[in-house]
Amino acid sequence: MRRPGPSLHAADPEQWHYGRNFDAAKAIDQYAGFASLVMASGSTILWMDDAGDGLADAMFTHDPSLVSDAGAILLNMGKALRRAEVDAHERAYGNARIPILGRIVDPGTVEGGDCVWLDDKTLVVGRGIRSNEAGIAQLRAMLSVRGVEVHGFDLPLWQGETACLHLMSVISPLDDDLALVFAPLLPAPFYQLLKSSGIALIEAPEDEFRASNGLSLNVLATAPRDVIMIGGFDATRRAMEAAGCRVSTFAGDALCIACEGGPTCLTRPILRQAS
Ligand SMILES: NC(=O)NCCC[C@H](N)C(=O)O
Repeated sequence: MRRPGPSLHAADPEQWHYGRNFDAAKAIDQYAGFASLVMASGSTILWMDDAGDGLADAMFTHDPSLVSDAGAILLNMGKALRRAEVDAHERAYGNARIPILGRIVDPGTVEGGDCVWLDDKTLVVGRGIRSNEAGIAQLRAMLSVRGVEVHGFDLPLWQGETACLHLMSVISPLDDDLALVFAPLLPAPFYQLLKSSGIALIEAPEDEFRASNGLSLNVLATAPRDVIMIGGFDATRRAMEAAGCRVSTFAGDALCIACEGGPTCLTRPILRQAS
């Protein structure tokens, strides 16, 4: 995880496509609330520093890399302003002695927010503005020799090419057999794959999804059915509780809704331990 600091303070909201509620000081405060929930979950956190490199989006550590059983994969960002984040991830993995399996290179682009592990042998990637076919083909070449099937599914354009729509904007896995989805924006073949894989789907209430710019659905599972979401979206919360989830919330209007990324985007999971 990377705690936001001077780079977020220096961010020009127009350049970064941050919304009306953007307020760096408030976002940094809200991040502390989020981080304390992740710490309370018992997760071990590897911290990266914002020492003023100007990379305001780098707090969204989900995106510049991906982790597989064979090592970390350094990705190649589709959003030009975020390209330099990948080298910082490479250094972080090196410091933690985590092996690196490979790197996505031009003309291929893949962002972590477009990648969803359905199980340990199936990776689904959303093909859209941020991740392209060349990048997905590179991922497939890296992973197929390790017995992993990589599926690429087209994403809709939704709010246009300057906005952030990842595959993880329309699905949050909550457990091996449970996910929260916004079905109207899911690639139809992905919806069918989820159903045929026996994954139960909770439909995110549409009014909250739209009011939150999609962030009501961005829910981080720190353990099976143990989840963290942005506060204020009670119908979504109740739908997850009805499916047996324990839900914690934090205030995220300035941090998440304004900067277009929620709790899943603010973390890059490295290792999940079997309970
Ligand atoms: N995985 C995610 O959906 N990440 C959110 C990234 C938000 C960031 N402002 C971006 O546009 O890339």
